[in-house]
Amino acid sequence: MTPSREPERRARDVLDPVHFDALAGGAGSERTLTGNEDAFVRRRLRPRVLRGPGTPDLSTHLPGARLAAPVVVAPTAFHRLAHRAGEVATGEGVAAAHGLLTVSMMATTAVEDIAETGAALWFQLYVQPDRAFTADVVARAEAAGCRAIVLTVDSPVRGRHVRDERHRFTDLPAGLVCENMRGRDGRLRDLVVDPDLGWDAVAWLRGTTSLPVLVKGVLHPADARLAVEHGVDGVVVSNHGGRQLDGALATLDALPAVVDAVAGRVPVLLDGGVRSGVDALVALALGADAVMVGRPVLWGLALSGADGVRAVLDDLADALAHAMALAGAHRPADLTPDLVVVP
Ligand SMILES: Cc1cc2nc3c(=O)[nH]c(=O)nc-3n(C[C@H](O)[C@H](O)[C@H](O)COP(=O)(O)O)c2cc1C
Ligand SMILES: CC(C)CC(=O)C(=O)O
Repeated sequence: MTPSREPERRARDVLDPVHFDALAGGAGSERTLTGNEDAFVRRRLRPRVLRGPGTPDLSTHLPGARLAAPVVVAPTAFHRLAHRAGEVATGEGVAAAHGLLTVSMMATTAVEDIAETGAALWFQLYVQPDRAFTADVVARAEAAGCRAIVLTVDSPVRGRHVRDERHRFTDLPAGLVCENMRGRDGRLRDLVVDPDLGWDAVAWLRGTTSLPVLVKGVLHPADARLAVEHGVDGVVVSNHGGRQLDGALATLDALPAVVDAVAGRVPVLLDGGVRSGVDALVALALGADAVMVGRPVLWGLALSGADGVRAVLDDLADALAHAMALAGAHRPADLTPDLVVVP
């Protein structure tokens, strides 16, 4: 097991095996899940020398947020499966690390309560066929202080999570509910992933909120181009951590074509398989403006609550700064594709 798998192994030891699998698992044969990490392992760095890199400056500007490092917490559902304090602990850890947390629409804590932690927030949205309800959710997120909406576009249907099927895991344990799915009437809605969703959803969302809108789950450069044409404020290259289309390209392999298509018009983020500072450096060098991390944050949360989340984010930023210095880069903008090779 590589060192980067160690937090996952330790989280497995402390979690109910069914809940661990619900968080760790991917779709189908999990080839995309493992492919995301493998794509980083295949890359090698070709550092520059004698550039006087100085102390790295990782500061990064993203829609609605100025960050000390180009690392964002990806939206992941169900944090109370990982730790009893759930998303509140995550928010506290993110706030302590001066990071940015993307709250999942399927969080097990209300967005208003997560906002109380003082963490900078984005809000992830699945547009529901009930547009009035969806607009209410967006309004709640905006009122709670979220600084952007991250529209997930890779889920016209749900991925088949084989580990959940094996465990017959279909419902959250008693007492855990997705509080952001509660309407004004107090009634909880089930999530609908909408197979009819099209690009008009972006225009609709734009008409509902003044917040920046990013789309998450783009792999094809033609979709990246369409996203920019539809006025989005950012594109997240993602295959949902290998939980949707099994067999989808590793995000790192998809990144360069998306970066070319976007051509600097809006920020491009990448998630999937980022496990170390070197991984983050590779993604930035291949054109990402920031990376998102999903499971590593869940493992930090499972092991040590808010402190664990903070440690994951601080360690990643420190390791990225260290790797940048060794590669001869002062700022993320100094990281260019020529630094990365597949030997
Ligand atoms: C347990 C779990 C729950 C997730 N829930 C959501 C979600 O609610 N909305 C969403 O857009 N993506 C969700 N994702 C995908 C993540 O946002 C992200 O794309 C992925 O985890 C990144 O890969 P990584 O875990 O390898 O870092 C989830 C991923 C996991 C592992
Ligand atoms: C409830 C799910 C749709 C949340 C999700 O996106 C996931 O588990 O990957």
